[in-house]
Amino acid sequence: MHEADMRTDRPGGATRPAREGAGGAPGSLGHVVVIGGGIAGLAAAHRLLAEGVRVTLLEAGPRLGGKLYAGELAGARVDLGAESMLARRPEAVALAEAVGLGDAVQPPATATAHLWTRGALRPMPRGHVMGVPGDLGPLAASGVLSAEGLARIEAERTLPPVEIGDDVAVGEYVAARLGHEVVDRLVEPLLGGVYAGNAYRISMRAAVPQLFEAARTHALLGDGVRELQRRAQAQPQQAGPVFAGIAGGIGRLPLAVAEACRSAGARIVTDTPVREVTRTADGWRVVAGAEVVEADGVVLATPAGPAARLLDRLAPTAAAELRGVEYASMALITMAFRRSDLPAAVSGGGASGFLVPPVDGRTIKASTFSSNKWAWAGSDPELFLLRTSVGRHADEQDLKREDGELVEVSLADLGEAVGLAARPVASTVTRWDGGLPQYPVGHLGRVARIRGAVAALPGLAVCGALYDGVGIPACIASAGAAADAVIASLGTRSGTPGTDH
Ligand SMILES: Cc1c2[nH]c(c1CCC(=O)O)Cc1[nH]c(c(CCC(=O)O)c1C)Cc1[nH]c(c(CCC(=O)O)c1C)Cc1[nH]c(c(C)c1CCC(=O)O)C2
Repeated sequence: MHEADMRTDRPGGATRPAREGAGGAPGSLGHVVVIGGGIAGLAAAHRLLAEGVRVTLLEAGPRLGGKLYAGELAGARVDLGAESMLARRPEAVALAEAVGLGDAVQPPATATAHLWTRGALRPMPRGHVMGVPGDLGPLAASGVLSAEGLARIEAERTLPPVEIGDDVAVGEYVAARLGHEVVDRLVEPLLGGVYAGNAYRISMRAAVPQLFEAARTHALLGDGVRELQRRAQAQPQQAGPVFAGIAGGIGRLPLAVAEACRSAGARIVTDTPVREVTRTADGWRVVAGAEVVEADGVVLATPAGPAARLLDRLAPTAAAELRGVEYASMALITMAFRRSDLPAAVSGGGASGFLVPPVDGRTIKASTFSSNKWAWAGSDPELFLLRTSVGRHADEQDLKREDGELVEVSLADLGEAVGLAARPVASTVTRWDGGLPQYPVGHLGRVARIRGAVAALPGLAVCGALYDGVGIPACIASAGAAADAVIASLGTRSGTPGTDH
């Protein structure tokens, strides 16, 4: 173990001993540097500490939390980044509970999403898998598709089956089977509401694996979707809502995880970009400005760009693959209104928000009515918070606009969509440049090659949104796996204390 690292006390407090974990005495397994202070890096640190590993976390920027960012507008708390997390997977809710936010976890007050398309706000039809319909009844009733679009879906029966191959773009395959309209008006906006990406590029296998499987095993895609729906219905009702929020903002989660990590003895520093990671005779050296930290392991929890730079010499194959990962940029325009100024279509409480098919040529791609969607954001009887989003992968022209202009185009679109005519009492624009990694066709192969190259470096592991899913639970799961891989390598090193349990 290295004692030569530059451990310093937490600001304003005495060093507390690391929590006694499954690994035995605090730090007995060794010392690991986590690079990146987004939710993945923080979750990795949390897991390492629980196992008795000593942790230093280095974040390049001034703020912890990455895409999870709690802010304030007109005196109200509001999320300026991710504002929801999947609750059907256990990882995010479990982490929130572990760091003392269990009581703050709450389901959406309304989850009734809409589509603004073909000149009207229409409720999202039920009975689809990521926009691919099994049942045409609700889709027809929603008015989202034209009569021709509906007829084209039914015409799949007349098409010969096609081989799906190793992977295919969701939009390409669905359009070939069911026509372009269902892709452009349903699949595209829904995928945009997850990846801010383009349906004609996104990998079906990586982004909608259940649909890929259904398509692979059925001559007709429609039959595959209906089979998926039958199976879902036959399963015992999964308890609880699909999504969850946190009172005060999802942005509280990374800050609470950081606090828990500090309490367990972690050293967490911001404004400290890592320049270099090198192997030493018996471990790792991490160089960040004046900081030189010796460690027994490293978890790399950064986006692809910084990860590629740090892996250039260590794992050139991984670095080259990482350089190929593309990101979508977007801006979130968050606005506070006087509730009484708003039309019932907004303040009536019935809608969580809406998505906008890019094919309709509007500027905004989505709007979330935060004060409807979350009880915690809707408790003020006078104030109403909502946001719009602008920009998606390879469609970033509108992001060149100034903040004030983004507010104006948002208001113009909201005026047409829901008859909103009020001016906001406050607004803020949050730019997420390179915010969301894209999962194009071949993504799974790329990730496998990165992981393969990294696996040749015991003690080093990677995690984050670019690998196994862009959602919060997926990031936490990848962090857990990275932490476990590093812990396993610490346990197998000869002469390492802590291998005897
Ligand atoms: C990363 C992510 C997002 N959204 C989601 C994830 C992954 C979560 C996970 O797997 O853990 C989850 C999501 N969001 C949406 C779906 C589809 C749901 C369905 O099948 O009906 C799913 C599965 C629609 C949506 N997604 C969104 C809406 C509009 C707001 C609303 O009505 O709630 C809908 C219907 C909003 C959204 N959500 C997201 C973006 C980029 C946007 C647009 C901009 C913004 O407002 O932030 C990101």
